[in-house]
Amino acid sequence: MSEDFRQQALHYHAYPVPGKISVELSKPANTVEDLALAYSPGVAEPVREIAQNAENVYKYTGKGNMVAVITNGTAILGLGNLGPLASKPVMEGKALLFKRFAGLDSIDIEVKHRTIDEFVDTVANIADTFGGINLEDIKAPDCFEIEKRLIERCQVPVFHDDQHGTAIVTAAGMLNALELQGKDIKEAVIICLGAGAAAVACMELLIKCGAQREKIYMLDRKGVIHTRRDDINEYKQLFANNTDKRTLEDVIEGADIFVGVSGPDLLAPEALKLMADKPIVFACSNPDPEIKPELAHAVRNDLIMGTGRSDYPNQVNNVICFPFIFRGALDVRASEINDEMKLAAVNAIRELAKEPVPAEVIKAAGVDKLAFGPDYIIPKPMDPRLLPRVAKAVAVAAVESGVARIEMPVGYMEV
Ligand SMILES: NC(=O)C1=CN([C@@H]2O[C@H](COP(=O)(O)OP(=O)(O)OC[C@H]3O[C@@H](n4cnc5c(N)ncnc54)[C@H](OP(=O)(O)O)[C@@H]3O)[C@@H](O)[C@H]2O)C=CC1
Ligand SMILES: CC(=O)C(=O)O
Ligand SMILES: [Mg+2]
Repeated sequence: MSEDFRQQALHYHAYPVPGKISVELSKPANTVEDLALAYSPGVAEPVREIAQNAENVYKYTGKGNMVAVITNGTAILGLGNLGPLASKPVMEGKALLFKRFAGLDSIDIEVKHRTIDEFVDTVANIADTFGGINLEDIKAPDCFEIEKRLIERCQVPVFHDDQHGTAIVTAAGMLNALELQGKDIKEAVIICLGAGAAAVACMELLIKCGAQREKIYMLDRKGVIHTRRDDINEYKQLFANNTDKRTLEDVIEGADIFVGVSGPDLLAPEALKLMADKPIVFACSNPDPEIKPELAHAVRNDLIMGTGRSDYPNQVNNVICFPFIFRGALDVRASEINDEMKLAAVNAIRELAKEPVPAEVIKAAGVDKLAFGPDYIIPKPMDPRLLPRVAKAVAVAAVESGVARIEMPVGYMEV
């Protein structure tokens, strides 16, 4: 990152007021009459209504349009465990994206805790205040247990974005990239560098989309995860491969797909050269990918490449999912975000990339053209069609799979 860009980023966050989000009022509060309605005595009336019937909270408060972005700061992007406070700009960023792309109000909550129990108790005890809980940047393997326990305890949808948001976008982009490269997901040899939150969820969802578990090679800091290792947790165990291969260079030879959800600059151009013809590389680590696109394209001209960043083609980033999946889930008051809803999001995102792109999106992307192909396998986050398409597909899937608590609103997301 250049010094100039660093200064720009710091300036953006500091001015004209510190931070990226603020609270705004949705009702008038100017006159004595306004205040009598908003506060005492008028506020007592909705209080009584909600005390009589909890569902009235959706009628009289902002709960139904409010998502909490909650973290402990243990896996901030690819920067590692820098603690709750340092994670605040990222969490405010997620709140900004919820509002900008899906009109959802969102607040960031950074939790200091000693044990998993303490974190789970903290979140479970405040969950009813919100329409949904977006867990963010919590390291593996803690994230798996935390999410499972919160889903059991909370009445509102709980969704770990780094697992499922990333997996949904990766699957959507991957299915399109495979189609363009003329490859079948069932035959594809997949290398996954990283064995944490994003890695495990991405590979599980690719398997649901047709990938073969035994053709996946997952690696952590110690190398290939294989059946003779005795230092792997139960989640890595699911990907233990019965192989003598031990290093990235060993497994990448002849591979069709590389998914990087690990850290910066971990895929050397020499290793990329070893991949099969027409490879697909998703170097998703943020802010710095496993390999820079310019380095990758310098050694392969038959490649489809994605990164997590906004400033390269093919942004494989959970921003293309989380605002829209929560919009759909909240609008039918889904009790959870289940596999049917996740797969509906994959298909909606995937199919949108094949349609002609509106001029306003091309302009906002700062390019001359965008058309389904190697440099456009996935929609741009600012594509206004993502909201109606993904939210509707998700809401329909929630209703059809029986987790919606209200009927589909009449004319929902019709544009
Ligand atoms: N583009 C996107 O939308 C998203 C991208 N990401 C990116 O994915 C990365 C991981 O995030 P997340 O899964 O949440 O974090 P976790 O902490 O849960 O997992 C990190 C994983 O990366 C592995 N890893 C770290 N360094 C290396 C290395 N040098 N070689 C091999 N493996 C390594 C760790 O190995 P070990 O288990 O041995 O510690 C661990 O398995 C981050 O860079 C993040 O920015 C995450 C979510 C969304
Ligand atoms: C994009 C994101 O959520 C991450 O890199 O952690
Ligand atoms: Mg994240």
